[in-house]
Amino acid sequence: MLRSKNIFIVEGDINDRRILAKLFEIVKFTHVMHLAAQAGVRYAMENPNSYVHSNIAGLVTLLEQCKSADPQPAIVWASSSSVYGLNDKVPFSESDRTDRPASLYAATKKAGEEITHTYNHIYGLSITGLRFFTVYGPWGRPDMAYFSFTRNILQGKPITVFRGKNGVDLARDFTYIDDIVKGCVASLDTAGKSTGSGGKKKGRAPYRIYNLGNTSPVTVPVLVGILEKNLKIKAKKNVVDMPGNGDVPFTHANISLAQRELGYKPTTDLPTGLRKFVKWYLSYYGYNDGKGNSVNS
Ligand SMILES: NC(=O)c1ccc[n+]([C@@H]2O[C@H](COP(=O)([O-])OP(=O)(O)OC[C@H]3O[C@@H](n4cnc5c(N)ncnc54)[C@H](O)[C@@H]3O)[C@@H](O)[C@H]2O)c1
Ligand SMILES: O=C(O)[C@H]1O[C@H](OP(=O)(O)OP(=O)(O)OC[C@H]2O[C@@H](n3ccc(=O)[nH]c3=O)[C@H](O)[C@@H]2O)[C@H](O)[C@@H](O)[C@H]1O
Repeated sequence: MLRSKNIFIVEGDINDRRILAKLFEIVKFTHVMHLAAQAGVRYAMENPNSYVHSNIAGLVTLLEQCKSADPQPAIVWASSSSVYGLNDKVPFSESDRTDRPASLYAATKKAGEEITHTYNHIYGLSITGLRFFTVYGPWGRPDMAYFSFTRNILQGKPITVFRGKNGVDLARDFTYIDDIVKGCVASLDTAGKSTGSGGKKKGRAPYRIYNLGNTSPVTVPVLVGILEKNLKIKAKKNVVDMPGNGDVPFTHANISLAQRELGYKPTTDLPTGLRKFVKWYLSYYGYNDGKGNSVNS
């Protein structure tokens, strides 16, 4: 079905130079949208090397391939709101400090921003880094809070809600997937060309960084309340102090740069987006009938 739409899937590790070389030999890519990464803030404490493998070594392998391709593609890639780390100036703007990461995940994304800058500077690659803010929606990541909370609430299992310093609720600028996709497509459409390196260099290639957020942070307890309403089930909540696991107290995007240069304008608020997510979840996984049985709806 995908093939009839000219979509081809090749599975492999971005560290595999042979696969990348073969792909670039077959197709003259004009644009590369690079989303592959080891994601997740807290898992970095369990498996740090997987972050170095995918987010640093894998990124460099991909850039090496792109730099020597003819034509050189423009690259749009996923950085992360986590690069703002301990920044407490709100809302977070692209010009704010990003040199105080709170997790290894954030540090590898920040490293990615520096590494892509080098490839832009030396090899004239057109680079756009997108700082996504806590993306949610259908087909999302099962390890993320909104997703695992939904699963646990439906199964009658407790959920753990982290609480910040002095009992302050944690908050995130949750951003719906369709809005993120529009920001990605707009970034590809406006990427500008790579310009090559050395004697072949034809002027400076663009190097851009944009926040893609929702500009409207919501606390985690409010997120839980919206899920409870949609699922019509009261959650069993364990509220605990935020462990020192890489989490930051809040995120809040200033999106005026993306608005101006990409025409980015998020249109889905959290209640609407979570309603769509829960509808998808129930149709995909079915629901629990209260006797421990999963029923497909
Ligand atoms: N979901 C969010 O809230 C969020 C927020 C900020 C940034 N991001 C970034 O957006 C991108 C997509 O995130 P997602 O939430 O869809 O995560 P995801 O885990 O669903 O998708 C990442 C994909 O990359 C693949 N991958 C990992 N290492 C690889 C490697 N070495 N070679 C090939 N493939 C590899 C994984 O198998 C996975 O399919 C990631 O770069 C992530 O860091 C996500
Ligand atoms: O924007 C990003 O750059 C990042 O977004 C996402 O990270 P986070 O914002 O941490 O999302 P997520 O895990 O859903 O936790 C949401 C909230 O629930 C709290 N949380 C979490 C788990 C839990 O059991 N309890 C809890 O209270 C938790 O403390 C937090 O306050 C991506 O996963 C990550 O890949 C990265 O790219």
